[in-house]
Amino acid sequence: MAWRRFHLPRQFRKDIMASSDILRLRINDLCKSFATVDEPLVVLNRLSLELSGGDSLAIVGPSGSGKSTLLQIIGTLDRPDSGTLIIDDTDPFSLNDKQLAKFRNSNIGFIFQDHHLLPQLNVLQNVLLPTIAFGKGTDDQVQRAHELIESVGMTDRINHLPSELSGGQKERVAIARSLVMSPSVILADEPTGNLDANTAGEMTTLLLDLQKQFGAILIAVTHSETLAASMSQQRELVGGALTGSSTGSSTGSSTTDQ
Ligand SMILES: Nc1ncnc2c1ncn2[C@@H]1O[C@H](COP(=O)(O)OP(=O)(O)OP(=O)(O)O)[C@@H](O)[C@H]1O
Repeated sequence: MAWRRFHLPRQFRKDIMASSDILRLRINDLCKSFATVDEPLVVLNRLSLELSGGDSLAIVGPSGSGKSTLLQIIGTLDRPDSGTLIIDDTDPFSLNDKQLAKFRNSNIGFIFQDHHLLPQLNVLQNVLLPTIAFGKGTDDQVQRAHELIESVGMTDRINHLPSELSGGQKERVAIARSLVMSPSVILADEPTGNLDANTAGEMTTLLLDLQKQFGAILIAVTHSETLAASMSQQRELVGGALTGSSTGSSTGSSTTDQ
């Protein structure tokens, strides 16, 4: 299915350009352990990382190394035992639960391997979901949802339910939904894991193209070497920290692991 290059409406472009000047994600000395019947299982051990708007980072590593745990913490869905996470000058873990939920909704877009589309909602309603989480979506947001759906090539399926879509089409909807709030950070957990090689390649191109236009930070956990190679940086999570150096970053951001 063809998709059209998405051009942001003027008012969104202005907002994003203004905010991308200061967009930063900083993680310092993050630690996370889980209790077990024996001693605590240390999953993240003084992990540090710094990214800027426009960066895309692939996190790879063996099964059980803590990739999803790290993504959950960056997504503010779980809390670290110690260490700091700063997104756009905000420490989300200093917020109360209601403020944190609003912060997450406004600043972080999620893409999951199994898409997490609500089965009873059509394509447009699924894309609009983040806009109605804390009230009624604005006209601008509805317009934006239509633009995004067009950009991912799903306008002719706008009234279809997820059960009527292929895996690749569901992925397109999930990408559109992740961007509808103009997030600072897009988090993707195995975004191409359930797709065939051709569709995975198309989705990777689409996601990276939109992420760059938005000036957002993209962090993807993946076992796919192809997806990892497409990102501006690749880091491996081993022994609770990110190893390896940044490669090919065009934005000059740095990583600062211990
Ligand atoms: N809520 C939890 N309670 C206890 N242990 C947990 C919990 N969540 C994760 N773990 C453990 O933490 C470790 C890291 O898990 P995580 O899911 O982050 O790894 P991963 O690198 O994403 O693995 P995979 O590539 O297989 O998805 C694993 O040993 C896992 O069993």
